[in-house]
Amino acid sequence: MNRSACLIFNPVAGQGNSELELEEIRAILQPEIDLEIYLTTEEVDADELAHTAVKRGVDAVLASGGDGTISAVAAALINTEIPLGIIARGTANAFATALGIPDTIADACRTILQGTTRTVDVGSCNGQPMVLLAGIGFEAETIEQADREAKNRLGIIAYLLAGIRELRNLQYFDVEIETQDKVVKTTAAAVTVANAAPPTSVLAQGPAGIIVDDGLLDLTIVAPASKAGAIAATFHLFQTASTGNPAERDDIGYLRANQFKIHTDPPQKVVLDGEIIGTTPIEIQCIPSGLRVFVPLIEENKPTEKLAGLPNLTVEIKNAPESN
Ligand SMILES: Nc1ncnc2c1ncn2[C@@H]1O[C@H](COP(=O)(O)OP(=O)(O)OP(=O)(O)O)[C@@H](O)[C@H]1O
Repeated sequence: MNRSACLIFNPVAGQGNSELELEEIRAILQPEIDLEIYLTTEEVDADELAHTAVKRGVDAVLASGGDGTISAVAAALINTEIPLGIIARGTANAFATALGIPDTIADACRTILQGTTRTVDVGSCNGQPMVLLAGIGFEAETIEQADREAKNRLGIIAYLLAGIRELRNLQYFDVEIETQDKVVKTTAAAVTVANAAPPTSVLAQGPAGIIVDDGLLDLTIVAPASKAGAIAATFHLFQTASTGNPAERDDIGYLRANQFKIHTDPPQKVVLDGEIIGTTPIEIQCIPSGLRVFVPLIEENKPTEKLAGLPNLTVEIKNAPESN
């Protein structure tokens, strides 16, 4: 008997032709999976469809859309043991990138067909599910400024442009961060708490690598003294993400804990998994191993050597073992 799954598909996500994209998904999955397909509408969102699927009892739920759709479906699956399949078709595809899930439709479908799953942490922010991260300050303002129309026209550049616009009027705030064993007070322009974050979520990149199944959350504080400092700090965080070395600048701090209580003065907007949810204060807890996700079978092996292409290259193998 075939496996069965419920596919929740947002027909207006991303910049592609959604009819063709749905056709492609069907062509790959339907021969092997009994697929029930539900399209999100303006009235019936991914959250409602996913909760209905969980109540009905399904073997797996597949989410196809932008991060909004995928986070909403993931949230409904927390602590259910029902695995989540991700077919990312959005602008940023932060969730797929953070978990190393391919972002082409064909490879994402193959990942689901292979059937390997991994358990990852999730979070809870003021009682709402958090899959990726919560941003206070700069990040929230940037999301608010990257509107739908601009995202359609420009894709991920819309976020970068909004970020650059935001840098012009950098706002500072006093922040108090409480963990189980300490209280940290400082002045900041951005505070980000991440459960998982792709390298493009620059403001989350204080520590070198955010581990999605360690039972802990990573908090990054960015406190540049000037606009030039903000650009330098952002660039440094970008490097942190790409080199795997933790941030070293004085205007960047980071700490790891299983829960945070954060107060700011004045209150700041909070963005949770890409949506503005209100203002500070916030309380965030990690929910260890709260979500099961289909992931690629083999971790990508990074090559340890690359010589091909060098000019006048010769390679001599020394001390070859003698054959008897
Ligand atoms: N059929 C529909 N018509 C109009 N809006 C819809 C429909 N289905 C879902 N939506 C809206 O789409 C939004 C979620 O979009 P999603 O995050 O999946 O894609 P996206 O915005 O293209 O992705 P990204 O955030 O990466 O840009 C929700 O606000 C939801 O209300």
